Amino acid sequence: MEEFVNVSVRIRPPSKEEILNSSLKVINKQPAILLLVDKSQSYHFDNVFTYETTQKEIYNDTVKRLVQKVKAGYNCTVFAYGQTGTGKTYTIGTNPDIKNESEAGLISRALEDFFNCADEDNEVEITISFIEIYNEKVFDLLESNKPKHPLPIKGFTVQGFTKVMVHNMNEALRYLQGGSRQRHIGGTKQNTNSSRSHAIFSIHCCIRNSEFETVAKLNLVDLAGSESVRKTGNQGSSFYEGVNINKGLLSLGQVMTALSSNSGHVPYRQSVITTILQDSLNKRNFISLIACVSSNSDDLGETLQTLEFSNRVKKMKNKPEVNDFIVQYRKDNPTLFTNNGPKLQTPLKRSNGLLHETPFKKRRNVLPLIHEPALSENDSKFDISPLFSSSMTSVTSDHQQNFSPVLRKYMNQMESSLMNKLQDVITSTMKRPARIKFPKEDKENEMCARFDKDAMSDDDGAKLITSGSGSSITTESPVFARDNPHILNCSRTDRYSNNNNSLYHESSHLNAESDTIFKVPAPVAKTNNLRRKNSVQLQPKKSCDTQLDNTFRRRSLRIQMKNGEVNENDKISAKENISRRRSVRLQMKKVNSGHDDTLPLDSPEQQSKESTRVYSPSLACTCKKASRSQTLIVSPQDNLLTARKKQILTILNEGTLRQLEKLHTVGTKTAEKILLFRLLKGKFKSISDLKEMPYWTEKKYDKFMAENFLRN
Ligand SMILES: Nc1ncnc2c1ncn2[C@@H]1O[C@H](COP(=O)(O)OP(=O)(O)OP(=O)(O)O)[C@@H](O)[C@H]1O
Repeated sequence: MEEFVNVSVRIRPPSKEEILNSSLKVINKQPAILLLVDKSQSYHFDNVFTYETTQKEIYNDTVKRLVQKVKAGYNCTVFAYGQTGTGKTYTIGTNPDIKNESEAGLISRALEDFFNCADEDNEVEITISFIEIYNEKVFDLLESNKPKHPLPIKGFTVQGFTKVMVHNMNEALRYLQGGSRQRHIGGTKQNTNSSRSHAIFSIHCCIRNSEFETVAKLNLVDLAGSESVRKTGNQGSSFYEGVNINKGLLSLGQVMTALSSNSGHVPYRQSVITTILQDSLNKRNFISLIACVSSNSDDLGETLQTLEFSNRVKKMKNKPEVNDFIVQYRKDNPTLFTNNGPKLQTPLKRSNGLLHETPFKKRRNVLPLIHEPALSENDSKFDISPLFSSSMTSVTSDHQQNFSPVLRKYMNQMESSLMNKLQDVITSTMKRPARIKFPKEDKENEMCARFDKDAMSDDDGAKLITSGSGSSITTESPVFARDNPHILNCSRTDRYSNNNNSLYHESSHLNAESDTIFKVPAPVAKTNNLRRKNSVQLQPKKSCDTQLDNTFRRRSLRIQMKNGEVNENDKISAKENISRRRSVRLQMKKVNSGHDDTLPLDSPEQQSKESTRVYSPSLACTCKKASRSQTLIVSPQDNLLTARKKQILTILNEGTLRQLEKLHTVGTKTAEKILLFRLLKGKFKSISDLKEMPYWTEKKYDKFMAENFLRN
């Protein structure tokens, strides 16, 4: 079985005394078992390297296979961890003074392998970066300017460090050596050339050929050595450095513990090293740890601590993910990716010299640059099923969290760009009077449409208007109710129906040419249960006085309960306030209902006035957020069903994830699928295009049509 986390131990070359009095004993090589003699404790690792093991062998057993993984698109990280002076720098290869080629560390050997994979078919671009974390600050080791300023960190990303494109080994080694010389180094009792910082050398590799393109990176991390102040004898600034080094290593240990114990919270932010390695210290990467130890019995405490740390890392169960799922998809579907089709952009600019950029930001840019494929008419059967195939199980999972991070990023960016577009549309719509038009003569429209307040937005406000040859309705939520497709319900206003059961009666048009006066038939008696919050007040059953009295009684009771006794002044002011509010509402009601105070209640004129309801636009606009409403346009030649279909099509083509979710039978998973489908295939030409979506059965489509009232 492939190991995603590889842990090796390297024992520093011992002195003569150490050989005689070694605290470590390798009792088996394969599988590697290391015995801590004094403690009679054994540890199992993937490899144990003794002082006889050469640099090349270590590279072959640890990093060589990671280079292959990087080429395949996986991010990989190698750490050298251990006590000071145990050979971490030597192993990783950030030592600027190597004497011969056999001493070359992991970095130069990996670079060589990357360069070697360039051939006629594969174009390789190698970019390197080299940073160090000294006293919890990040410094750019490829920046030659002095004095150096610490680099800012935004989120989990270091900003503005140098990335250099290198074209051959010599060039790369020059940068490696130059950067290594710039590291903070100090002498301690244990190591005359002790690294006082954690160094991260990153090799970003982009491989491109006619079929695919992969972009991934290999981080090689030379951690500063854990040290005890007692042994190093550090004082002053060295002591302060030691404290920061140990702080970083301690938080690294905590992160590893959290990852190996599957803890919900991983404390990345506790130190700079764990913050900026957040994208490498997780379960989506291949990780290789080389624990450097000393076999000196004086160092037993540190060795034990290093072995315990390594043991924790060994428990991590990683599940690496390829950097770009599109890479695989593109490979599987070469015909779909024509020159006009989706194309991954390399994150590396083809320019010479230094690039100042943020690698992670750059990587983010890789994804949105997948353009919609230019579809010809013949391409209408665009098959995206591979995206949902078993090899991409994360895409099919229920919850977005289960998606690969790349896909999540991709979807979020897609959604936010759609949101921006939608906002523009909404803003421009707000400037025009929006409406739905219902043909006057169309008897099919002997139904009431209901604008569900839940759909699209929870804004208030809807108005009924007549315009020209038809009636118009403006609402922000033009979605039919589930319960009765034959009832038109204006969001949070009332339903209307004339005596002929016709929604709009010609005689009800006060001014057929006007957009400013709106008139609809009076409500039928069965509307009591339809009254909602914010609706225009209709026919209170009780007399106004009785209601006032009741309200006043309740209010006085509250006052009584509050104060223990009723204050007469409170009573009066409460009564005044209530009656004032009440009179405003009654006035509004009278205006709306066409009630005329000057006429007797039972007079024919009064009744005829009340048989129609007149809304002034100003009144309609007082509805909260009315100006933000959207429009469903029903042109004279359309019937309501056609308008509804057009509207749903618009939502399918332009709606955000949230808006799609609000369609009946569309949950998060389906909404995401629709978004992806739309992005890859292009806009829906008709609602029936939904049937082309993977796993959309005829039955599901029928249910969608029925529940969204798209059937006759
Ligand atoms: N396997 C090895 N073979 C030969 N020399 C070694 C080996 N390991 C370490 N050394 C030598 O030991 C010395 C200390 O090693 P190195 O600087 O790599 O330790 P370190 O763990 O990085 O220490 P620190 O954490 O203090 O930086 C160096 O001179 C290095 O050349």
